[in-house]
Amino acid sequence: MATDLHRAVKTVGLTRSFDGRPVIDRLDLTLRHGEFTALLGHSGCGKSTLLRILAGLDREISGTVLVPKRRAVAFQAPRLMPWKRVWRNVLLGLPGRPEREVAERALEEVGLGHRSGAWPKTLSGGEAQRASLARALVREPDLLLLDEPFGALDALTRIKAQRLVDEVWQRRGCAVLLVTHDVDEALLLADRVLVMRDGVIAYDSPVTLDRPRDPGDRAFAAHRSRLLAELGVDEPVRSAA
Ligand SMILES: Nc1ncnc2c1ncn2[C@@H]1O[C@H](COP(=O)(O)OP(=O)(O)OP(=O)(O)O)[C@@H](O)[C@H]1O
Repeated sequence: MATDLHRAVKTVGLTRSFDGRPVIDRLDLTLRHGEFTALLGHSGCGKSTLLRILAGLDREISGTVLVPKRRAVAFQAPRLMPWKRVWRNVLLGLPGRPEREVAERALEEVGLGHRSGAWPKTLSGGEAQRASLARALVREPDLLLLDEPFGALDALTRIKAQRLVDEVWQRRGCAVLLVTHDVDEALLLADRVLVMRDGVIAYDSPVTLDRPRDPGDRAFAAHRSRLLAELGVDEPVRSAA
């Protein structure tokens, strides 16, 4: 971890091009320790590319990227190895020879302790996603990168998964960067929302709503309107009845 105690991530002039076209174009970004940040933006604007760079999965960049050593990523698809039991999936890639108990503690944290010995194909979509989160948490991350982790879940499972991420974040106090297309999800969970456009962070705003948050209240609606306007999306007309 770098010397600055107040930030978990810093990029300066970060650029990533594909076929000569910059998708990320001299992007400057600082994320503070323990901050929950949501990243939005139109499809193809470079959100996943940025996340992959911060995760260390893409190094074809120019500019500066400072990130904590302890970082972990979970994707929309849980990416579990079908030939390994759940607990072995959780430990995958960890250095040393960690005990099953280490995996089980992380699985318990996400409410999946009872499925530790199961095969991935026997898990529901929500369970597989929680296993994927356990695999991230077992790394004790200072920075947790989440790329649309709830995107493929049904509405009810999604609400439960959002609550779980909220609890984990509150308990662990790690910085979280969540990529999402869902404005309400961003405003439910995050301290800060970013919108990416033309390769840079075009909008950066704190979310000044008390927790727990209620999508039905007026302050939430005001935040939603601002963010939708920033994204260039018209709000649905709400009936007064
Ligand atoms: N490996 C690659 N080779 C070529 N082009 C790529 C590659 N990865 C991403 N791109 C391009 O970079 C741009 C940004 O992609 P990225 O996946 O980061 O967008 P995104 O904002 O995450 O999109 P979505 O919201 O649809 O997931 C897109 O135009 C995409 O086609």
